[in-house]
Amino acid sequence: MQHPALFNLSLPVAVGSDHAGFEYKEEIISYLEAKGIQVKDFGAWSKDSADYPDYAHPVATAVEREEVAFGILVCGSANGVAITANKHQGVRAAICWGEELARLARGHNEANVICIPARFVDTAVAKQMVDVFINTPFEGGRHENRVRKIACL
Ligand SMILES: O=C(CO)[C@H](O)[C@H](O)[C@H](O)COP(=O)(O)O
Repeated sequence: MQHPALFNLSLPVAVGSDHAGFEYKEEIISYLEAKGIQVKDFGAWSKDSADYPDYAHPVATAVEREEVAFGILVCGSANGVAITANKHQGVRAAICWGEELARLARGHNEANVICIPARFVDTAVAKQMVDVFINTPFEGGRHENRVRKIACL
């Protein structure tokens, strides 16, 4: 099984949140666009109370269909968006709350969606984690078979 080392950033990055993650999502979008990275925003569109599956499913579908480079999901704890996204075939959504976790999610788990808990990390950490997620290649090797087995139901 051949894996590309890094994400194909000629594709857009899919981004979604619920109300709890809305402000973080907006900040992450500005951050990525300032770097020249194209973003596809799947909502939410305001801080009004919203249901995270309504945004996590479309982001995960775009990842599943390989229409986007990878996904970024933000909610209060990150649990809801991660649980939802991981229902999708081929999606490996990882909850990250620090740079090292973002590095491990890519290097060991070949995660293709990063789930950020807005109520537990500040925006600076969120943006650093996104940078690490983008710039860390999957290590392959001993992790190759483990990642392959995830899909073997
Ligand atoms: O993961 C979540 C739910 O499992 C998220 O943290 C939601 O953002 C959170 O539940 C929203 O809570 P609220 O009290 O409705 O703002």
